[in-house]
Amino acid sequence: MTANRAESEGRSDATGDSGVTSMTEIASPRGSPGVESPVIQSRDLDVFYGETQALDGITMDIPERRVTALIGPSGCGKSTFLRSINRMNDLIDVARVEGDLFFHGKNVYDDDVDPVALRRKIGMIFQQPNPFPKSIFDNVAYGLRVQGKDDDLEEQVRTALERAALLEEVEDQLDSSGLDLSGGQQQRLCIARAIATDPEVILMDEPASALDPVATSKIEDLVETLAEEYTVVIVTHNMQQAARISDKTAVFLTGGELVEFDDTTKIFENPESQRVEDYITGKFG
Ligand SMILES: Nc1ncnc2c1ncn2[C@@H]1O[C@H](COP(=O)(O)OP(=O)(O)OP(=O)(O)O)[C@@H](O)[C@H]1O
Repeated sequence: MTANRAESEGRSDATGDSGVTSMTEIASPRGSPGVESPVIQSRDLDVFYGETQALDGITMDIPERRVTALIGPSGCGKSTFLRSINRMNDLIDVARVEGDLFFHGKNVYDDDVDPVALRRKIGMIFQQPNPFPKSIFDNVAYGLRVQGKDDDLEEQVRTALERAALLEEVEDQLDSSGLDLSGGQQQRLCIARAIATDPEVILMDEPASALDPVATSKIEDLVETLAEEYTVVIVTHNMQQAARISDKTAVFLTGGELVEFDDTTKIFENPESQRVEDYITGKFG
């Protein structure tokens, strides 16, 4: 279905090296109203783990340079959807994807897409900060060195640390281990590492859930700033956090269904769906 649909929609699959760099439009009538510059578009996306269906027919457009929050009760498929965007589910043996997931109009599940190159464009931040057991400098420089982008390395590392709102706190200790930083600093170091290689999209899977309130607040401020340059998609269990920092909110409910996707203010103030209202007001979940 995937390739045929792409052809029938008349999309160009011309791409750069990574296979994910073309900018074409999906001529689908069923996108998300109100999303004018979608970077990521899922169409009827199903994900299975063996016999278990984790996502059921997800169709959604994710806007460029905005924060999109994914919320919903435990087990409803938020992380699965996030991982399907940069093909992290490929690393799970039993995971199987059906339907389409487009990045700039190119289906990321096409055979000619290199998942490693895709993940350079679509970086990921996890719940637990996971710096390498290396210096702060080497953590941020790692991806740049791997890609051979090591001209002006020091400048690039400092810029990434600054964008991740960490430079001021660590500029005198760039040779110290990243593991010696606090949890919140480690998470910002991971964000610096992710943005050093200049991705377009940053996926965040509950990035503040292991942090104290002060560190959480710094991450929240940072997420809003990052959206000036990057497209951010964030999974959070914390509805207040979603309401504070996101522009769009997608509500997933049990069964891996996307029940409502809209402007965050609309979702929290006047949702269309009774089930969403019940979830938002704490009647379940
Ligand atoms: N690696 C896996 N193998 C098998 N089943 C999995 C795997 N990962 C997730 N699942 C199942 O897929 C469904 C969706 O899980 P997922 O982690 O995406 O939900 P979630 O909404 O992110 O949950 P939480 O909020 O608890 O993190 C659940 O039923 C879960 O048990």
